[in-house]
Amino acid sequence: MSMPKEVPTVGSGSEDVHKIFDTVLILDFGSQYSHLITRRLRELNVYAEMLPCTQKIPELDWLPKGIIFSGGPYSVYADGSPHVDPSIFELGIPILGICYGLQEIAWHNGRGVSGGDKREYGHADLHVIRHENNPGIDRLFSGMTGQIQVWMSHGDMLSGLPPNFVTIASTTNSPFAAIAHESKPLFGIQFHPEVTHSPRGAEIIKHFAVDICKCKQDWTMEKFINKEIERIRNVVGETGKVIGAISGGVDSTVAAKLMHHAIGDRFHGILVDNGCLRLNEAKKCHEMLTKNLGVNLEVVDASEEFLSKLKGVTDPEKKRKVIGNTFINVFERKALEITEESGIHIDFLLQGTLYPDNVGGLLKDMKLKLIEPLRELFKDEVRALGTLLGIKEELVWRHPFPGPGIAIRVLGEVTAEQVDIARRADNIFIEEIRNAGIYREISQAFAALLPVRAVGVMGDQRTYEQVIALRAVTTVDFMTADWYDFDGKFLRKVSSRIINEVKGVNRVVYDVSTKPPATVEWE
Ligand SMILES: Nc1ncnc2c1ncn2[C@@H]1O[C@H](COP(=O)(O)OP(=O)(O)OP(=O)(O)O)[C@@H](O)[C@H]1O
Ligand SMILES: O=c1[nH]c(=O)c2[nH+]cn([C@@H]3O[C@H](COP(=O)(O)O)[C@@H](O)[C@H]3O)c2[nH]1
Ligand SMILES: NC(=O)CC[C@H](N)C(=O)O
Ligand SMILES: [Mg+2]
Repeated sequence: MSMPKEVPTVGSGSEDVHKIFDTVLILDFGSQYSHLITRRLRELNVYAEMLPCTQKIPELDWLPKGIIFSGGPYSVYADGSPHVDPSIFELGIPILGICYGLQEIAWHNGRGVSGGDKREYGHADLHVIRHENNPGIDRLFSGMTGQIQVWMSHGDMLSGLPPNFVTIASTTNSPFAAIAHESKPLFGIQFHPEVTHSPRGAEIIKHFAVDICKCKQDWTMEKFINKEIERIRNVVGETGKVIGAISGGVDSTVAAKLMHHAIGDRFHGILVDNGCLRLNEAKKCHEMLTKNLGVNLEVVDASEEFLSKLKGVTDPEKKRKVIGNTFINVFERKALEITEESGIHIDFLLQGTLYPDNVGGLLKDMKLKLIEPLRELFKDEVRALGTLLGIKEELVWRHPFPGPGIAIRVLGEVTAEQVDIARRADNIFIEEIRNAGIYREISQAFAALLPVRAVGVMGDQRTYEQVIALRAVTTVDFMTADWYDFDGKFLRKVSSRIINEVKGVNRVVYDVSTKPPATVEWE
C-alpha cells in the first residue's frame, strides 16, 4: 500500500494546481492497479492525484471534484483492515468505489460484506441493469445495454444491497456487481474499469469523472510543464540551489531539462559513475547533456567506492541496498562540498522518479529534500514531455537502464572484471540492434553474465569460460513483457561477435521467457 513517504518530498500537487485543474482524488487501498486509475483519468485530460485511503478530506487545503476508492488486498470485515474517514460520505462529493472500494462503501452504509463461495479472477460478463423510472441513477453505464465484458479480481462480495442503494449491474457470481445510491452521488463497482482487460472501462471512468463529477477535461502536458516550472521556482526560491541525480536515462534527463528551464545554472546535475554503468556511459552522457541540453553536469567517479562495498555481496536485494545507500552518501558528500565551496546551502535533490517507481525505505536517513517533478507521470508521458521540451529523439527513446546497473546483470559477486565482460557483451548487442534498425521496436535489451562456466573449444584449445545471456523484451508498461523474436541471422551475428571479441565468454544464450513468470532483469 502507498504509505506516506518517510522523506520530505515536494512532488507535484502543491495547492495552486487545484486552483487550475478540477481534481479527482484517488484514495489508495493498496491495489496493484491504483496508479492505473490516475493514468486513465489523465488520458481523459482530467487531473488526478492519489493519497493514502486514510486521508481526511477536511485536512486538505483543496476540495476534490470527485473521489475514487481503489481496490485493495484486504477484506473490509477483517480486524485491522484500512477504512476511510466516515465523514467522507457527508461531503456531497461524488464517490466511486472499485472492488474493495465498493465493499468499503457497502460496509460504511450499513451492509455486510462476506467471503464469497466462488472467487472471480479474470473475465466476467456484466449484465447492465437499466432503470427507466429512475433516470440518471445508472449513468455510470450510459449508452451501455445488455452484457459488457469486465475484468474481476475478488473473493469477497456484498451479501446484500445497502439501504437506499439500487443494483445497476450484476454478474452470475456477484448479484451486486455495481450499485448506486438513490439520491446521493455514490457508486460502487466490483470489477476493475482501470485495466485494459475491461474494454469499456475507460468509458465508465469518463462517465464518473466528466458526467457525474463535472470535471473539466483541460489537463495537458503543456500546462503540466508551466505549472511544474512555476512550482519549482516557488519551492526553490530566487537564490536556492538544487543538485540533481542524473543518470543519462530518460527520466532524469527530462527532469534535468525541466529543472534547467526553471532555475538555469542554479541547477547542478551529478552523474555518479558507480562502476556498473554501460560502456563509456559517463563520458557519453556528459557530452549529450552538456552539449545538447545545456545542463550543468558533473561526473563523480565513485566506482571504487561502490565496487569495494559490493565485495562479497551476491544477494540481488542486498546489492540494491548497498548501491542505494552508497548513492545517498555520494550525494550528501557532494552537497556539502558545494556548500563549502560556494557558501550556498543546498536543500534539494532532484530525482527522476516516475509514478510507478518504488523508491521505498532507502532514503530514510537523507537530509536533502527530494524534488521529483515527474512523480505523477508514466514513462510514455515522460517521453511526450521530453519531446515537448525539445530533447532529441535519441535521448527520449533510450531503453530504460536500472539504477544498480550492471551490478544486477552480473549474477553473483560483482567485480570490476565481471562488469567489464558484461558491459562489452552488452555494447555489442545494443550496437547490432541499432545497426539492424530495430532499437525502437524493442522496449529494453541487455546482456547478463551468468556465474557458471561451460566447456568450449577455441583454436583447438579446450576452454572453460562464462556464459552471456541476451535479453530483449517488448512491453507497454513493464508489468508484463514478451521476449523479442529476432531472426536467426541476427542472433548468429551477435553471438559470433561476443564470443570472438569478449574475452572470458565462450557461449551465448538467448532468454525466451515472458514476464510473468520471469522478470525483465535476471536479478
Ligand atoms: N548513475 C546515476 N547517477 C546519478 N543518479 C542516478 C544514477 N542512476 C540512477 N540515478 C537516479 O535514480 C533515478 C531512478 O533511476 P531510473 O533508472 O529509474 O531512471 P532514469 O535512469 O532517469 O531513466 P531510465 O528509466 O530511462 O533509465 C534516476 O532518475 C536518477 O535520478
Ligand atoms: O531503477 C531501477 N532499479 C532497480 O533496482 C530495478 N530493478 C528492475 N528495474 C527495471 O524495472 C523494469 C522491470 O524490471 P523487472 O521485470 O526485472 O522487475 C525494467 O525496466 C528493469 O530494468 C529497476 N530499475
Ligand atoms: N481487488 C480487490 O479490491 C479485492 C478486494 C477484496 N480483498 C476481495 O477479495 O474481494
Ligand atoms: Mg536509469
